[in-house]
Amino acid sequence: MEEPIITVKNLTKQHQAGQSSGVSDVSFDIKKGNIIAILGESGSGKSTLLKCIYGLLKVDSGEVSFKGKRIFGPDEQLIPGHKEMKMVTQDFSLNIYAKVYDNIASMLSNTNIQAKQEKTMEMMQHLHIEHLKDKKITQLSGGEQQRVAIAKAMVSDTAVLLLDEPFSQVDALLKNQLRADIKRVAAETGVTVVMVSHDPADGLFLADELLILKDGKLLQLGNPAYVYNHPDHIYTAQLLGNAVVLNAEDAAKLGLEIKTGQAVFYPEWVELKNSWNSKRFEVKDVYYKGFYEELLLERNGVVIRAIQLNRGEHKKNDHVQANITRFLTL
Ligand SMILES: Nc1ncnc2c1ncn2[C@@H]1O[C@H](COP(=O)(O)OP(=O)(O)OP(=O)(O)O)[C@@H](O)[C@H]1O
Repeated sequence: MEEPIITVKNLTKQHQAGQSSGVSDVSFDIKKGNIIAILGESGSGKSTLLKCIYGLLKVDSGEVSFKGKRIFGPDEQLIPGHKEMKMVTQDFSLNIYAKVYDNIASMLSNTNIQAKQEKTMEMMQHLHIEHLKDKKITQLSGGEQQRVAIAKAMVSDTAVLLLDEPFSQVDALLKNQLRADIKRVAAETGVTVVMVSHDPADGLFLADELLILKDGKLLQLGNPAYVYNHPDHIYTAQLLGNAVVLNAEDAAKLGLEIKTGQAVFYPEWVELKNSWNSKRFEVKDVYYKGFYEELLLERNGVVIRAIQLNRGEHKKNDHVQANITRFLTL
C-alpha cells in the first residue's frame, strides 16, 4: 500500500493552556492526490489544524509528518512553512502593486522563459482569469484576488496545497465554477489538497474525504457520500444536511420507536406520498429555496421538515401525507 503523503498523529495544539481552543489528539492520514475537506462550525479548530500541517504553529504534543518526515514548527526553522506545500490564506498574500500575470509568473524560475509564459497563461486559463492578466491586484474584486491567489499557489509544482476558506469571497455562481476548476486542476496535476471550509457543500462537492471537527476533536473521516448518509454524530448530520433531530418522545408521536439517543433524518428522507405507512401532517410553513421548497410539517405537536420538488403542490395550512423513509438513531 502506498505511504500516506501526510500523517497527523495524536496532534494537540491549544492556543490557551487549559482551554479547549485549538485541536486535541487528532490523528489521520492523507493519501497522495486526494482532496480532503476539513469541515466544522466556527471555532472548531479548522485553521489551527491547517496551520499545524504547514508548520506555522508550534504543536503541544503529537506530530505531523510529510512523506514520513516530521514537519518542523516555526521555532525550528528560519522560514516557517514547508517548502513542498503552499498555503492560500484568507489574506491571499499577493503582491498588490504587481500585475496578475507577474504575481503568478513570479512562482516559476527563469531558466526557460517560454515555458514560464506558457505555464502562467495555462493556469490563468484554468482559473478563468486570463482577461485580468494586465490588471494590478488593487484593481481586482475580492473574488478575483482569491482566484489569482489559488492560481499562484497551483502554478508551481507543489506537492500539497493548503486552502483556508478558498471560496469565501466568490459569489454563488463563481463558486461552482471555481470548485470545478480546482477539482479539475488538482486531478490533472496530482496535487494533494487540504481545504478548510465552513460551507459543507464545498466538501461534499469537491472532496475525496471529509474530516469533521468539533471543539478541536476529530469526529468522523470518510468519503462524502458515506459520511453524509452514515453520520456518527448529530453534529455531523446537522452540519452536512441540516438534519431534523427528535427526542424519543417526539419520535414516538410520529411512529418512530427508538430506545436510546435521538431520531435523526434529513428532510429529503421524508416522502410526501400517500402510502400504507404515511401519516397526516399539517403544512405550517413553506420556504422558497429556488428549485425546491422546504415544508415545515406538524403532527401531534411535533415539527419536521421535508423537501417539496413540485413547487406550489402543497401550501401553508394544507394537509399532506408524509412518510419518514429512513432515520438514524444517534
Ligand atoms: N492565536 C490564537 N490565540 C488564542 N486563541 C486562538 C488563536 N487562534 C485561534 N484561537 C482559538 O482557537 C479556536 C479554534 O480556532 P480556529 O481558527 O482554528 O477555528 P476555525 O474552525 O478555523 O474557525 P473559523 O471557521 O471561525 O475560522 C477558537 O476558539 C479560536 O478563538
